Amino acid sequence: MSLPTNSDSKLNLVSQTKSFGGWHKQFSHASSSVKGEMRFAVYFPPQYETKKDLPVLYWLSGLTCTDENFMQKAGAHRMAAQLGIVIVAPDTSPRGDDVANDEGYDLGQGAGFYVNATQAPWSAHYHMYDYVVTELPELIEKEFEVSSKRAISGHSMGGHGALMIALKNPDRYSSVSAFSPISNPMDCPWGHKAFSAYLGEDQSVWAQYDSSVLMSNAVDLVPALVDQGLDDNFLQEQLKPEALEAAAAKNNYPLTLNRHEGYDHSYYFISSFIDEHFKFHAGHLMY
Ligand SMILES: N[C@@H](CCC(=O)N[C@@H](CSC=O)C(=O)NCC(=O)O)C(=O)O
Repeated sequence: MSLPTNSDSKLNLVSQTKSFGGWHKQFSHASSSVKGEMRFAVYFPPQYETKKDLPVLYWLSGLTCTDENFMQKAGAHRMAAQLGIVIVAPDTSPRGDDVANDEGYDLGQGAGFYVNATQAPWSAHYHMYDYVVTELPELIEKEFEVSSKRAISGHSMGGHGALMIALKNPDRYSSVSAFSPISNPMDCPWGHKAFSAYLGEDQSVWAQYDSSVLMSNAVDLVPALVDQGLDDNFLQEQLKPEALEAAAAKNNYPLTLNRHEGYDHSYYFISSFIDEHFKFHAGHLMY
C-alpha cells in the first residue's frame, strides 16, 4: 500500500505495520494550529485498497498517552477491518523542548485537554481543540481518499475531548462515544488544574468546554454512548458520570451510559468493550 498518494503531501511517514489485512501507519507533520510538529496514527482497514469513501473514527487518548496507546492496546483493528472504518488517533498534546511543560502527568505535554489555551505560557502551542476539530480532519480528507463522515471517541481526558467536541460541533460527527470520560471537568481536580492553567480563572470560559454543561443545553443531538467501569480508581473524584447522566435526563439527550462491575480505568476495560463502540458508530456512519 503506497501512501500518502498526492504529490504535494504534507505528511512524513514514520512507520507502517500490516494488521488484520490493513495497515497501521504513523505520520508526522508541521501543524499550523499548535505551531510545531504533530504525530498521529491511522489504521487503514483492508477495504481502503478498493473503496474510496470509508468513514473515519477519530480517537482521543487520555493523560500520559501518545498516538500509540490506543492502536497498540485497545484491540480495535479487528473490528475496524471487519466494518471498514478508518481510525485516526492524534497525540494528546504538542511536544518538544520549546513547548511548555509541567512536572505533573496531568498538565502540559501528554495532557492537552483538547482546549485552545488562552493563558501564557500554554497559549503559544496548546491549541488541541482547533487541531482536532479543524486541522486534522482537513488534512486527513485531503491526503487520503476517505469520506467526510466522521465519528469521535476517546478515553478519560480523551473521553472528555470526544464528548465536548461532538457537543460543540454536532454538524461534524455522526456519533460520539467515550470510555470513562472526565464528564464534568469544571468540578474535578484534573479539570480544575488544567482549565485554570490553560484558560484562566473565568469559569464561564471553562463551561464552554464542559460536556455536562454542554449536554444540558444541546439543541442538535449527536447520539452518545458511554461505558464506565465501577472499579475505576478515578470514578468518584475525577470522572463523575452522574453529572453527564443528569444533564442528559434534563435535556432528553440520546445518551446510553453503561456501568460495568469489576472493570478499572485501564485499556483492559477499553479492549473488553471496543467492539460494541465500533458497532454503535457503524450504525450511524454507514446509514
Ligand atoms: N498516574 C498514572 C495516570 C495516568 C493514566 O492513568 N492515564 C490513563 C488515562 S487517565 C485520563 O486521562 C491512560 O490511558 N494511560 C495510558 C495507558 O496506556 O494505560 C500514570 O502515570 O500512569
